[in-house]
Amino acid sequence: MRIDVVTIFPGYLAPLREALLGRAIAAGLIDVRVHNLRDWTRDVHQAVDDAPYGGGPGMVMRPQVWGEALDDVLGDEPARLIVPTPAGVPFTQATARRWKDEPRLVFACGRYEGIDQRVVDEYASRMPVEEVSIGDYVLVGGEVAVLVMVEAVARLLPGVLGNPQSAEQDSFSDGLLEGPAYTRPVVWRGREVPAVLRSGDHGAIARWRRDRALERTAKRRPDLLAALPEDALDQRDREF
Ligand SMILES: O=C(OCc1ccccc1)c1cn[nH]c1
Repeated sequence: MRIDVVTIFPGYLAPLREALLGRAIAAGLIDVRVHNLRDWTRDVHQAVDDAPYGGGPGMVMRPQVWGEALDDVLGDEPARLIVPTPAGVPFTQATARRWKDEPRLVFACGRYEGIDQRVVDEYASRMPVEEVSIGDYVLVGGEVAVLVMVEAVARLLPGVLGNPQSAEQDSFSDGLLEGPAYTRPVVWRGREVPAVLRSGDHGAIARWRRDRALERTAKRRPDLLAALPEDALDQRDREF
């Protein structure tokens, strides 16, 4: 997979070069290129924003600069353009699973009040464009959202994670939150690991884990429980 990121703060994407992701990039599993939007400005002040039509607070990112940058970065290689914004469609594990087979993702990082809408409209006429939110809060720019999304997608790519099993069994893969996890020592500050986990009874362990996942999901994310398909919960599950 090739990933391009266009931003006025390229340094914000440095963490992509670290650790697991850094190794995947070094191994050529992912080709990540970060571009500075200001390289496509023509004025001495390298202006990328201007006052909003219709008034109101803040500034809007100018369409011309984005158009020149995206035309250049996109070239002729087809891609999916992703624009992080609080006003976007929620990014979920399902989104990450959908994107993991894409040959190329291009991320446009907005700042200020966002990017002139005509940029999205223009590129949506010739390629898939998604305005996506990573959560209901407002960041200063899209860069952190890109770090989140790139990590969520990259970890699903073959070879990126040491243990592919964990990608499949992580939270949300069965629609429930992950339950509690434990490791050595068996007693820590007087707190003991639940005995069932050390029983060797794999049926009981699986049942206990599902019960904890149901309990946690019912308590923290009743919306996920409600969204489960009809046949996902058996009679016993419904006790939570
Ligand atoms: O703040 C975000 O993106 C940066 C951004 C983009 C456009 C205008 C303002 C801020 C964001 C929050 N959830 N998902 C994305």
